[in-house]
Amino acid sequence: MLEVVDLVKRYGPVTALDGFTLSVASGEIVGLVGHNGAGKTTFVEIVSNLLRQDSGHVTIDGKPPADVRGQVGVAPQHIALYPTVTVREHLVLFGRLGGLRRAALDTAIDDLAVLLRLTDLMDRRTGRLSGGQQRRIQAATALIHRPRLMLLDEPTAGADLETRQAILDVVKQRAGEGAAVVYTTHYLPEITELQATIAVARDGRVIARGTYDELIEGLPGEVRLTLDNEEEISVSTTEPTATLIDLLNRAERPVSAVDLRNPSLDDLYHSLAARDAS
Ligand SMILES: Nc1ncnc2c1ncn2[C@@H]1O[C@H](COP(=O)(O)OP(=O)(O)OP(=O)(O)O)[C@@H](O)[C@H]1O
Repeated sequence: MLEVVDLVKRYGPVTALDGFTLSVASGEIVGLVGHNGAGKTTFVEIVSNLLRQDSGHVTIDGKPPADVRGQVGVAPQHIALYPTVTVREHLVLFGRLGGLRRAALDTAIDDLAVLLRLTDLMDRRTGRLSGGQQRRIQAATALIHRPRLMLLDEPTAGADLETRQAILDVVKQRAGEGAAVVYTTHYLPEITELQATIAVARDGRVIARGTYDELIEGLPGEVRLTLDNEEEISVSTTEPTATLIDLLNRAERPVSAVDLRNPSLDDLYHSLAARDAS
């Protein structure tokens, strides 16, 4: 559905994208992850036709981004709403831009207001709303016209648990209906919740692509015991339960706390860096 091949984008001496290649199928959610500055936002801006690449190709259903504007929904990383405009007016505006009219527009607004818990906010100006409420509205503006491709750049940044869950639920629902989704995040639990495949960006290119099982399963997590004298024992392991039992059996003092940490995105980045260094 989305085909991105060998994108290059330079800002003066900075190479933001350096051969960025990624394919996303209809119904697939790709969790796009990577350190700050890896090029994720630049990629999103080019695919959403806000920025032009220096070289490389982007096609959405076989067409360039400029020809499919109504079929793409974008939630930029930074809140981009009109502060003096109400929530309902935003949804009307973005719905119309996406090609919805009359009854179809009204139904889309009502449905999304319920899903993203905006019903009580509809006549409020967005500039007066909380950060989490603005996040939900921003997501709604990206989804209102049921785009075939959704580009969501850290859509839950700064959101509370309820807002995060509402956004994740509607993204999953839309992917279930066949939308292709690129979901930029720094949180591994969001990727597991979305059952997304993973693309890891580094230095302007995708350096690893696969399922959760292929990339994360098998990486070491951490088991940490705190003894009653405050001493800490920490072990990196791929077998957390067996390691925990072993440590508990061997502990020479009473244990006051146990902490099991599953593999994180940082563990993935470290393992990819070690792979490339060897
Ligand atoms: N308008 C710009 N002018 C100059 N350099 C830029 C511009 N936009 C991005 N860059 C640079 O391009 C590189 C990629 O930035 P980008 O914002 O795409 O990364 P990112 O992966 O989205 O990072 P983050 O996780 O922090 O959002 C960085 O080195 C950044 O400083």
